[in-house]
Amino acid sequence: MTKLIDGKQVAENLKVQIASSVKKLIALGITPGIAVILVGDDPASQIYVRNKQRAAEKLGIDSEVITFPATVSEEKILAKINGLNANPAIDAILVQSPLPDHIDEHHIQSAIAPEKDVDGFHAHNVGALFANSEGYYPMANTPRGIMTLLKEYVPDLTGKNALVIGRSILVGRPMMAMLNNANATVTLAHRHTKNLAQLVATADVIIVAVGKPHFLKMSAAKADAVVIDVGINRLEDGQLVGDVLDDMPDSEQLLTPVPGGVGPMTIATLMQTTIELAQQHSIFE
Ligand SMILES: Nc1nc2c(c(=O)[nH]1)N[C@@H](CN(C=O)c1ccc(C(=O)N[C@@H](CCC(=O)O)C(=O)O)cc1)CN2
Repeated sequence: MTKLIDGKQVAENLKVQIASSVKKLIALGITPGIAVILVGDDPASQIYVRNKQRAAEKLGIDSEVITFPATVSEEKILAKINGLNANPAIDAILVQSPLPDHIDEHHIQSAIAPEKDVDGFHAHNVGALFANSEGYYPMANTPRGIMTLLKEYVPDLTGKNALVIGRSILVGRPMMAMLNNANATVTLAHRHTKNLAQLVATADVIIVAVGKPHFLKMSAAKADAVVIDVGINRLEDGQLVGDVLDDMPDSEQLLTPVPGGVGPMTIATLMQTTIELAQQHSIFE
């Protein structure tokens, strides 16, 4: 098998550091708190939210899950967010994506106070990321978790050719900015990209976030490529597969597995961002 990048282990190491930071905060009388809003009954979202709550509990972070039926009005969600914005016990607010079609996701994300925007989706925080601003601001947790993973395996990204496939707000766009801020030469590919095979063949690092099972074959990438698979696709037989097919046994390439790669890093990084927001609030209280 291609060498696997152990996201589970890196996430566990990160959680040990987070637990120690939480202890220090609690000793100062500060208990970090996260509120997660879940709308509707999407089974995958329910699992992810439960996993977030469990991770928070284990680390000593207070968590509150607010559930709404799929038919809820935008106004009701906005009213809840306003309440959480004003609640000093809550450091971090997250609205689980995707939302039902009648809810404007951008409208909802924009209502979260930028200093409690644990997903880093608010335009204020997106702008800071794209400007590579100094000072603290929260960033999207999946790409940030990928940056933490990459640090373990590619400590210096300077001048590396990085290819990001998929331009979602959740992954592709912030990933492009983070890699750019780390001095990689970044290409953002999407459904209209014409020369994808050529871009894949020359990339040192490839991030695949398209949501299509086995979209990319490892044999299409360089012999020493590092490939990050963000896809989580459940096949009809129940099998969970990523966006990447590992058809290169014995190669020197590196690949994140699915499950056990990017997913655990997303949750651990969410906890990391939560305690950073609590630290920020304690400084500026
Ligand atoms: N508001 C947000 N919504 C969503 C985000 C997000 O970052 N913010 N990301 C995804 C879902 N997600 C977290 O919310 C997430 C997805 C997957 C995993 C994970 O640990 N996956 C496991 C496999 C789990 C399984 O069996 O299904 C793995 O890859 O090992 C964690 C978090 C969309 N929504």
